[in-house]
Amino acid sequence: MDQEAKDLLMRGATQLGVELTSAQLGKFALFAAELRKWNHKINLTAITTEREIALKHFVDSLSLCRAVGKGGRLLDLGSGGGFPVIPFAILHPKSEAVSVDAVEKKIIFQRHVGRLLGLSYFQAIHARGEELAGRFAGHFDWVVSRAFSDIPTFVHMALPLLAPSGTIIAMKGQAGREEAETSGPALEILGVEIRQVMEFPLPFSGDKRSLIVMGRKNAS
Ligand SMILES: C[S@@+](CC[C@H](N)C(=O)[O-])C[C@H]1O[C@@H](n2cnc3c(N)ncnc32)[C@H](O)[C@@H]1O
Repeated sequence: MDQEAKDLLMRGATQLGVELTSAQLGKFALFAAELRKWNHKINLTAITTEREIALKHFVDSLSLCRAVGKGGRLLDLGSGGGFPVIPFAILHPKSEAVSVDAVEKKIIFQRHVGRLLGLSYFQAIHARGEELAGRFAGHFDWVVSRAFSDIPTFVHMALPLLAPSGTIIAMKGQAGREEAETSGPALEILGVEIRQVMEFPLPFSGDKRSLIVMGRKNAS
């Protein structure tokens, strides 16, 4: 990453309440370099400039920390090129971070990045989210997704994998609150409640983002 992209990432993270160490910044720079290199061969992302990667992938992913302050066992469903799970793993290197995607080449890329960055508690699994319940039933403190599916589909997939008092977070854009409201009846059937809708502008771009924070009704 060039200096401008590094500065944007540092300052963007600070605006989200995250102070990155120089070691963490170095890991983000390595991740960006591999993302750009691999993107020439396999289609991982349409976001390709260093500036865009810093803002639209890294800072955007770090906005998850507004809800997930302290780490814990985290699952990212439909993680693609590793978002938001790899930024989370860089920030919380001692937290178990599991990444799942149905497309194998994306998982091979993520495993490569995990090894390169020394993320010992990170694992990337090639599977469909629906197939994980046997292996990880009730396991995760946090099940998250970004740009994955509609809220009820995501929650339906996340529930069997969630610890009894765990939290589900859908990372959404401007229309997040409206989608959360229209999902109410479907969530009711699943026994899930919306605990909070966090809305905020992304640093620099001002683009609207929202975190839909949910959990089991009987757990709160
Ligand atoms: C639009 S991409 C978003 C990737 C990443 N979360 C991001 O924000 O950059 C959605 C990803 O979900 C994956 N996916 C779709 N359905 C899935 C399923 N049932 N189980 C696992 N992965 C799935 C796709 O392969 C794709 O990589």
